[in-house]
Amino acid sequence: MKALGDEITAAYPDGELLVLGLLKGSFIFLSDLVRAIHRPLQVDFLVASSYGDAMVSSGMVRLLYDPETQLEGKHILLVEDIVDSGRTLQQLVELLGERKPRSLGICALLHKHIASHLKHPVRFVGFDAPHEFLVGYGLDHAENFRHLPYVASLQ
Ligand SMILES: O=P(O)(O)OC[C@H]1O[C@H](OP(=O)(O)OP(=O)(O)O)[C@H](O)[C@@H]1O
Ligand code: HPA
Repeated sequence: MKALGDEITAAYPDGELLVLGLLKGSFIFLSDLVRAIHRPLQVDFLVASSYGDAMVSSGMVRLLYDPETQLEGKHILLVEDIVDSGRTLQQLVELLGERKPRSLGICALLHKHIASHLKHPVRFVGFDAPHEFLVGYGLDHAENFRHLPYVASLQ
C-alpha cells in the first residue's frame, strides 16, 4: 500500500484531489489507500452495481449513489477494487468525464487484464489478478466474504 500511495502522491503535485471510492467493493482498499497518500485530498463515494449475485457482469451498470461533491476543475481519482470485464469503468468514465474534471485517473487494487477495449487506462494498479472469481478485502460473492482480511479465489 505504501508504494501505491507514494506513486499517487507523486503523480498529483498540485491542484485539488478528490478520491472517489466505488462502493461497495472498494471500502477496505479505499480506507487503507487514502491513509497512504501524503497530500491534501477529499473523499467521496459512488455506488454502482452490475454483478448482483452473479459471477459474470450483467452488462448493465446501475448507478445507485452519485457523489454530491463538485467534480469540475478537480483531479478525480476513481478507486475500484477490481477491473474484470471493464464495463463498470467504461460507463463510469463516460459519466464522470461529462462533469469536466481537471483530470480523471483510475486506481484499482486488482486488474485481471481481460478488458482490451478500455478507452481509459488504469493508471495505478495494486496487483495483476488471475482470471478467477476473487473474494475478500471488500470483494464479494452474493454479498458474502467482503470482510475477509485477504483476497481468495472461489475456483
Ligand atoms: O470490470 P467489471 O466486469 O465491470 O467488474 C468490476 C466491478 O464489479 C464489481 O462490482 P459489483 O457490480 O459486483 O458491485 P459491488 O462493488 O457492490 O460488489 C467490482 O466491485 C467492480 O466495481
Ligand atoms: O472476481 C471478482 N470478484 C468479486 N467481484 C467481482 N466483480 C467482478 N469481478 C469480480
